[in-house]
Amino acid sequence: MELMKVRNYGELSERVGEMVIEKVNALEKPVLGLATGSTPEGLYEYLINQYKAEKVSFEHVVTFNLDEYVGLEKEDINSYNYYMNEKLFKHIGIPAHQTYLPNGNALDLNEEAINYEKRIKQAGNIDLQILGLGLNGHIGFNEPGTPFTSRTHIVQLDESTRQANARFFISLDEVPTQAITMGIETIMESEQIVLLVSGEGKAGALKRVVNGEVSEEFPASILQKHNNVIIIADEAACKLL
Ligand SMILES: O=P(O)(O)OC[C@H]1O[C@](O)(CO)[C@@H](O)[C@@H]1O
Repeated sequence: MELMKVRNYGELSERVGEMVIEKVNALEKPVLGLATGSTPEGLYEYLINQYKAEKVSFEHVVTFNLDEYVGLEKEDINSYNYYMNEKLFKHIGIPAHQTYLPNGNALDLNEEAINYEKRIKQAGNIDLQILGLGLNGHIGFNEPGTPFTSRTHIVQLDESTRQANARFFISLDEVPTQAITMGIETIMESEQIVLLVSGEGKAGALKRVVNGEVSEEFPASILQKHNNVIIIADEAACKLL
């Protein structure tokens, strides 16, 4: 695991942005794994600016998002579908049929999970997976206790995760109780993983990722076992290292 310490959030976004563009420019059909949440927003802004400056084309890029809430319409402003369209896809000329998110409104969610796995395999697996870090160590929506052998599946969201995400909703009651997420094994099959960690609030979680015991009780600790992981973290997040 490599730790790249940067000064602040702006620098974090730029560093990961450069890595994404390098990957996109190097491969014929790059497959990116994308994340939502606050942390990757700066990365997406950076990519939009580079696209506008004609430094990169997303014409041949395929993307797979980590997760989606269960029960929200695609157009719901809190769905990850909406987030990705607004914050990235509609600005970068990527063909819509090359951007995948799990369908949290599928009639048969278990079948959707199996199909999502198939689509990733058909695309040739993920070349570069972007991850954020939950305060409880979740990656994607894989909450503490999720087996390391999990594939894409339906999860019951932790109360702490619902509370952390309530800031985007009118009230806590509106936050869905379930989500569909890539599994930990699915994530670990990515060729390369970049974990983004910003802010003092994540310092304790980052310490456990880097120095803690590898345990299903702290899902992100599994990254210690991957042979191509880069953590990009700002000074505030590195405070306890
Ligand atoms: O970047 P944030 O907003 O701190 O979120 C961290 C993680 O939590 C989630 O938002 C889910 O709760 C993930 O999508 C994200 O990776």
